[in-house]
Amino acid sequence: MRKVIIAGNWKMFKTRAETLEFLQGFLPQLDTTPDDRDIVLCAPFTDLGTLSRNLHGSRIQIGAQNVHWAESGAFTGEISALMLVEVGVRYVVIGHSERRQFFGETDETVNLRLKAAQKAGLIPILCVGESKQQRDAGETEAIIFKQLEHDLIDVDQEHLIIAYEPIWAIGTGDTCASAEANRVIGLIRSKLSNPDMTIQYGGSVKPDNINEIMAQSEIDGALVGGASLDPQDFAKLVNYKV
Ligand SMILES: O=C[C@H](O)COP(=O)(O)O
Repeated sequence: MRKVIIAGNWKMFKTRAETLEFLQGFLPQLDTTPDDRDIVLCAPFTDLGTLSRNLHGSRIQIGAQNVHWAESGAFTGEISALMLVEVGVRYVVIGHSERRQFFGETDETVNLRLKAAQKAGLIPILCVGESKQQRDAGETEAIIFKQLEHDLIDVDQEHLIIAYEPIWAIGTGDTCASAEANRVIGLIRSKLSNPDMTIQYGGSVKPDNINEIMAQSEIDGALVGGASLDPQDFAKLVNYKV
């Protein structure tokens, strides 16, 4: 049985005060959320301690948005897996397209981060996906297979989540058609040694399309940016119905 995970990726949004305000609005709405799904909030580093202190005993699990591969060292501005574990982090987003695009992330560094995260007991959420130009050129499958081939070298597929995030659908309102997302995720699954891996879809997931996305046979959850920032919207997402 594949685990369903709805994860919010707050990106570089929310101060400590805003995080507390979010929880105040969101937590009461979890009372009726079915327990067949896990909920994760991937927050900026500065919010992780606040989440940890305020979510103790809650069903929400905490995620970070990046991690360095070294255990410690002279790496100004970086954070280690152990530091994340220590503040109660369980998941970490790795290889998000924004990191690949703006911060020089490569398949090689993604692979290093994945292995370091797993070694410390974190569950990585590995993001893969194609750009608009690559899709238009008919390269979607080739690009994703290349990412998987390099990113997953010596990575434990039992403790891993993959998020398929077509870059052109991120933050654009231009959601990938759910049948197409299902097709690509099916292809991703066919390349894995663990066919029961949770594979999420990400890219303009909103309250008005979550039910259709979650009704797809290959899709095991969502990685949500914009709509995870609002407590009412995120509550609607975690309360999806199929
Ligand atoms: O990690 C989340 C994705 O980048 C999706 O962002 P979005 O829901 O704002 O399109």
